[in-house]
Amino acid sequence: MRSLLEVDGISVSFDGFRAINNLSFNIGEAELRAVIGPNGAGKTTFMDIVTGKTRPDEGRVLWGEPSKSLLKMNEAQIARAGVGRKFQRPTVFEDQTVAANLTMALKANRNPFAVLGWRPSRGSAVRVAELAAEVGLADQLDRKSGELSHGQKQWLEIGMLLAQEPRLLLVDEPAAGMTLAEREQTTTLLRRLAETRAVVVVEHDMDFVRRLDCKVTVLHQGSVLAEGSLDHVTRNPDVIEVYLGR
Ligand SMILES: Nc1ncnc2c1ncn2[C@@H]1O[C@H](COP(=O)(O)OP(=O)(O)OP(=O)(O)O)[C@@H](O)[C@H]1O
Repeated sequence: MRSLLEVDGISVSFDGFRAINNLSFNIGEAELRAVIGPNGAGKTTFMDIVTGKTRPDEGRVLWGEPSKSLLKMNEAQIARAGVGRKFQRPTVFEDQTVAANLTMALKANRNPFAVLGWRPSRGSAVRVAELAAEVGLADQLDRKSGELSHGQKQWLEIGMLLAQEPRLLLVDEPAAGMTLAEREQTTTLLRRLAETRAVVVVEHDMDFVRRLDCKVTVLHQGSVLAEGSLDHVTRNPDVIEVYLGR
């Protein structure tokens, strides 16, 4: 499988503390990957590096084919290149409808000059309906986002990210605060999204990770401790000691 993102030997220190330590990570163009690890393992810092928020002291971060260095781009350029990030807390406009939130996300996808003259068109209404359907909100288009359940807000935000047509989606702890039914729908959604793009899910909830049914990367002290199927990594004595056995 061709790699979409190739992270090679990155390290970063904060005040002399090595938060990321010679970390390497590859993901293919249509692949779902779970990233797990104890608190402070470097999961957030890893995503910060991929999105350009934090610069590594060493290493390479290569993107696409022919590959380009993400380290030469700023956060906005990386987002435009196709890296979308979903933070743990949903950040939707609560007093706007689901349709209005998705329409705004489509608008944000235009370049600054196109936005000047941009008006919602029939084409954009069709796209908004498609995005809503993709994240299971087809029957919620006219509802105020503030009235949605926590899980539905998370799906709406994923829909807003999809408006930007990302090739890689980074999703931070989606299961937190969701009901069991919402979690099940979210694993189905993430698995479907990963059929046509790369999706990295950082998650602590092991039942959720099991349902994702994908390759798992275990981080510890800023490095990859183990990688493989969930069964493979959960049998690894080092993983049991630093993460599961506590
Ligand atoms: N800006 C910063 N300045 C100083 N230390 C930092 C900074 N960012 C992260 N760290 C440290 O780097 C380490 C890795 O943090 P990070 O947030 O990436 O871990 P994590 O795996 O995401 O943890 P959690 O599961 O708790 O979210 C931690 O020890 C953290 O305190």
